Amino acid sequence: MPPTADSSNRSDPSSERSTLASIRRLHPYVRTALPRLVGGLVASLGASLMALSIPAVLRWVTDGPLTEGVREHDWSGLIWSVVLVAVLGAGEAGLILLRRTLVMFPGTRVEAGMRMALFRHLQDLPVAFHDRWPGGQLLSRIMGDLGLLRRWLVFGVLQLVVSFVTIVVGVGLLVATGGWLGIIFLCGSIPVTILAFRFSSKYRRISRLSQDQSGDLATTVEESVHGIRVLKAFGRGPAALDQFTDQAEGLRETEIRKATTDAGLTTALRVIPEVTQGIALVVGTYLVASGDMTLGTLVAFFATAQVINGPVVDLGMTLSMTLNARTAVDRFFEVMDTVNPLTDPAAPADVPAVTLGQAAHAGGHVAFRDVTFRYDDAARPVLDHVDLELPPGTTTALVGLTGSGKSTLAMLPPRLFDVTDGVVEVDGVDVRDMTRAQVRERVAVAFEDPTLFSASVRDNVLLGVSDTLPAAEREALLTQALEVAQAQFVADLPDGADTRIGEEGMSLSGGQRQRLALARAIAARPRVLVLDDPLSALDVTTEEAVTARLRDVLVATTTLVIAHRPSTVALADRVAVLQGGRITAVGTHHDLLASDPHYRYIISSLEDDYEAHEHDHGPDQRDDQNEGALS
Ligand SMILES: Nc1ncnc2c1ncn2[C@@H]1O[C@H](COP(=O)(O)OP(=O)(O)OP(=O)(O)O)[C@@H](O)[C@H]1O
Repeated sequence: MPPTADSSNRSDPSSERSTLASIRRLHPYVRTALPRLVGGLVASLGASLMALSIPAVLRWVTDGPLTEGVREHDWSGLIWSVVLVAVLGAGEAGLILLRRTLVMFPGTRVEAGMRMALFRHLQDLPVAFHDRWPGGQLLSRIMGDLGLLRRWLVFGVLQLVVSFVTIVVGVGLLVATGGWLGIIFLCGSIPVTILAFRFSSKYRRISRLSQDQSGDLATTVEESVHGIRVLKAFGRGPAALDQFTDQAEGLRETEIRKATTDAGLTTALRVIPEVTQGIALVVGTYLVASGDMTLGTLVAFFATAQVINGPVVDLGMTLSMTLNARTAVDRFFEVMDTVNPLTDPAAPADVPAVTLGQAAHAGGHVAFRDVTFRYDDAARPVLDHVDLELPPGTTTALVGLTGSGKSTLAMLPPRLFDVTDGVVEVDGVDVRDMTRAQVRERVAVAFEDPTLFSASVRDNVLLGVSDTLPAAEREALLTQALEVAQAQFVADLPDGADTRIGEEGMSLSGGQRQRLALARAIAARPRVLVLDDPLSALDVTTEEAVTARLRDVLVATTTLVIAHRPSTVALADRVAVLQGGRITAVGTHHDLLASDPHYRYIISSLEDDYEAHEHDHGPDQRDDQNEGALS
C-alpha cells in the first residue's frame, strides 16, 4: 500500500533503519559530487577552527602584549596581535565563501540526477503501481522532497558535521585549558545530548507525517483540477473545498507541532549554555580573584564558549534539517525500491525487428492460451482459463457484461499487465519472452479515455513513431492516420497539426480527443491493434467511416475491439463473448444471435443503453459540438 498521511504512523522498514543508514543509501547519487562536498566540508572545518583559534590569540594578547604593553607603553606587540586576529577573521570569511562555491553546484546536480532517476523509474513501473499510488504523493516526492534534500546537502550536512566537530573540539579545549570551568561546561552538555536524542525520535515521526500530508494535499489539488468539470457540473466545488480545507488544516497543525518541537529544543539549547556560562562566570571570577586562574584564561574560556554557543543553538535547526532530509530519502527509496515485475527477459526471443512498412503487412496472430488473471489485491481472478485466437488480419469484437473483464483482457497483449497463469502469444511467441520494445513494435492500443499530452497535434499522434524515420515518411503517416481516424478537424485548428493542445487535450472535445488517440494507435502501424472502446464518443456514421478506412489501411492488422455499441459489433468479422471470466462463444454476429442466449441478452442491453443515450444526447449533436469546440 502506498504511504499516505493515514499510514505514516504504521511501522515500515525505513522507520527501523537509523538515520545514518538511511542517508548512506544516497551514496550512488552523491558519489560524483563527493569530492566537492568533502572540499566544502574541509573549508567549513578550516573556517570553524580559525574561529576557535581566535580566543587563543586573545588569551595570549591579554596575558602578554596587552598587560606588558600597558605597563611598558610598548604597543608594537598589540598591533601585531590585531593584525593576526584580522587575518584569522579574513581567513574564516574566505573559507566560508569557498565552501559555498564548492557545494552549490554539486547540490543542484545531485538533485537533478535523483529527480531524473525517480522519473525514469516511474516511467518503467507497471500500470499496477500507478493504479495504487496517488499522483500527489509522487509529485511531492519528485519536487518537494528532493528540493529539501538539496538544501540539506549544500548546507545542512556540512553544518551538522562542522557543528559537531566545533562542539567536540571546543569542549575539549575548554576542559583542557579551563580546568574546573571546562568540567562545568562538560556537565552542561549532558542534558543537551539527552534532549537532542529525545527530539530526534519525536521530530522524525512528525516530519514523516507532514511530508505525507503534503503529498495528500497535492493529490487533492491534482484530482480537483483534473476533475474540475465534474465538480462544477455537480456543484461539488464547496465539498472539494471542505476536503481541501480539512487536509490543509491538518498539515498546518502538523507544521505547528513541528515548529513547537523545534522551538522547545532551540530554547533549551539557548538556556542551558547560558546557565552553564553564568555558573562558570561566578566560579571563574572566584578563581581569578584567588590567583588560581589568569585573566587571560578566563577571557579565552568565554571567547571559546561563545564560539561553541553558535553551533549549539543551531543544533536544533541542523538536526531538524537532517531529519527532514532522512524522511525525504526514505520516501524517495520507497518508490525506487519498488521492483518492476514486468521486466525484459534475460534472453529475449529471437524475433525479427519490425519496420513500419512490414508491420502492417505481416503476422499479427494473437493467442490467449489458458489465461488466468487476478489483480494483486483481488480475492478472485477476473479471467479464468481464457482461450481465444485472433487470426491475422481479422477484426474481433469482444463483448461482455460490464465488469466482465474486457479491458483487463485487452491489457495483456501489450503487456500492461502480465498473466497470472497461462500464456499470451503474438506470432507464436510468449509476450513475456519479448522485450517491451519488441512488444510495442507489434502491438498498439487506443483507450476509451484518451490521454493527450501538452504538445502539438503532430507530436501527440506520432508518439509511437520512431524519431529516426525521415520527416517525409513521418508526415505521410500523420496525414494518413488523421484521415483514417476521421480527424479532419485538425486542418481547421489555428496552426493545423502544429497546434499545441492543452493539458490532456482539454481544449478539444471528447470526440476530437478520441480521434487523435485513435490516430496515434494507427500511426504506429502495428501488427496488432487493441481498441478499448475508443470510438464511444463518435456518432455511428463516423464510427462506420473510421472502421471502413481502418480495414483499407491496416489490411493485415489484427484488431481486437472492445464493443459497447451494437454498431461496433456489427463492423467486426467475428465476436468473442466473455462471461464469468471465460470466453464462452466465438462466431459471427449473426451466428451468435441465433445460437447464444447470453449474447442476445448482451446485445439487447447494449441496444437499450445506446437508445437511451441517443435519446438523451442525439446522434449528431455530440459531434457537432465537438467540431465547434475550437472554432
Ligand atoms: N486495477 C484494478 N485492481 C483491482 N481490480 C480491478 C482493477 N481494474 C479492474 N478491476 C476489477 O476487475 C473487474 C473487471 O474489470 P474490467 O475493467 O476489465 O471490466 P470491463 O468488462 O472492461 O468493464 P466495463 O465494460 O464496465 O468497462 C472488475 O470487477 C473491476 O472491479
